[in-house]
Amino acid sequence: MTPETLSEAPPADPPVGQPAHIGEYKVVRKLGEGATSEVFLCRDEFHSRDVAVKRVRPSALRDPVDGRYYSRFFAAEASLVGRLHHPHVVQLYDAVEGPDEPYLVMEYVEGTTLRPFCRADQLLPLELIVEIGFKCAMALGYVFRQGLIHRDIKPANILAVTSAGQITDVKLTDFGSVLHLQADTTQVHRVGSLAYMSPEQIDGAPLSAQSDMYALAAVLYHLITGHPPVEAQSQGEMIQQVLHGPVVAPSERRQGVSTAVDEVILRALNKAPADRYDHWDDFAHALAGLIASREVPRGNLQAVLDSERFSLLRSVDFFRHFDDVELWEVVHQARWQRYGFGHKLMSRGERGRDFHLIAQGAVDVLRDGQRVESLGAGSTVGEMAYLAPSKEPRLRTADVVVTEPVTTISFTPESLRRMSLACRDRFNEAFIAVLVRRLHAAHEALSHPQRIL
Ligand SMILES: Nc1ncnc2c1ncn2[C@@H]1O[C@H](COP(=O)(O)OP(=O)(O)OP(=O)(O)O)[C@@H](O)[C@H]1O
Repeated sequence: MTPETLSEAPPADPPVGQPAHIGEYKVVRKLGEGATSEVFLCRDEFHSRDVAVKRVRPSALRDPVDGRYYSRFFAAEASLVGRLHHPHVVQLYDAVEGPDEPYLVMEYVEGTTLRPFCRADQLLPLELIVEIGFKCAMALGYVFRQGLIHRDIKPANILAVTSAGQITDVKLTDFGSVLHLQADTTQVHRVGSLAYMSPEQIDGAPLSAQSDMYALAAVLYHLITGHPPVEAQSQGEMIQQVLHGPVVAPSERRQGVSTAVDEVILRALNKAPADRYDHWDDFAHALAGLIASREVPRGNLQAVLDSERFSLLRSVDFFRHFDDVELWEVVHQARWQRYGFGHKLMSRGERGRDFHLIAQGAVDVLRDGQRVESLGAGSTVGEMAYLAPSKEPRLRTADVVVTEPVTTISFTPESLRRMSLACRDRFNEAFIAVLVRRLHAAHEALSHPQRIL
């Protein structure tokens, strides 16, 4: 991370060569540059948000040899504007094709790329790398389901969101080399970076989900060990290495890496696509499994990792109909808490507006000291605050006491309102299912009173 990318104060006058505006966007400062383009932090006054604007250098477009490729890269990315909505994919807001300086407007990610963390002296903790792998695998699974292959997964194309110097999230970017599986009849060869490129991509053979999978595994390998999986002195030798060379197990290059980690990474790095994971979900779950089974040390990251939260929610019936993107929204919006045996989650007569979902463990619902219900994983408590909202916090009508250590996720009516409409629809559907079950149980209890004894 360069100090420049994290500096808050905008300069008084734009530095020489830095534009004051790009289109309608006011330039705050330059964020970085690639081979063909410059990226600026800009202000989108209309939407009151910061954006990153990537402007292709006119000289690149005029390049007599590669200029038409650069135009194609821009067009490829522009074709995705508004198409990809995933928390771990940088969102493309707009593409403006001016006569000489086309630019892309995208979500601004405060942080850095993963490139600095490939250096042997700046390696990240293992659990964070596996967590990054999990998020990227889920995101690339989403991209693949949209009929796309990224084709240029490399550390420089994964942005790390940082907060107080710590990586808190990751987002895939730079879809300039994207392949549309349904539409592209010809493939532009030689796109991608050799160190991370799959053998079939180097060979010009047909690509599949397994090609990006190889590239992601190569990135993870680099992050774990400080070396790409294959290295060579010349481009020709590099190609031979990618196609036929052996890969040293990560555990031989970094202390503390278990053979279980080796297995997952090396499987995704197999030369033949058929020997890698069959589906993105399989790769993602193998990575999450390393954390769940404590195959990677927890180090300093004591908090529950997002991948664990995601996997936990996936196992809860309440979220059965939520797709991955909606589930990530829940991971990020909910307040996660753990309580031990005997903790009073709610007290009768107390005022409260939030509702809880039991993700793990069990609670008893008590009225006048009498247990009226035992609730386990997937149950909701206090949801009337959301279903029948009022300005005043509601009075709780029962006590809720923990009987088996619980993980709860809770929401306020406001946090639910901040979610996308699609996500709120899913909540409403899930609540209807809960209410129907409760009505049915109440009906049964009324018709057969002895059953509740
Ligand atoms: N959405 C964004 N938010 C914040 N910073 C960004 C964003 N996109 C790019 N950057 C910064 O701008 C730099 C240049 O990005 P760009 O995608 O042009 O470069 P690259 O991938 O390194 O190069 P190339 O275009 O040669 O592949 C990045 O390294 C990153 O620091």
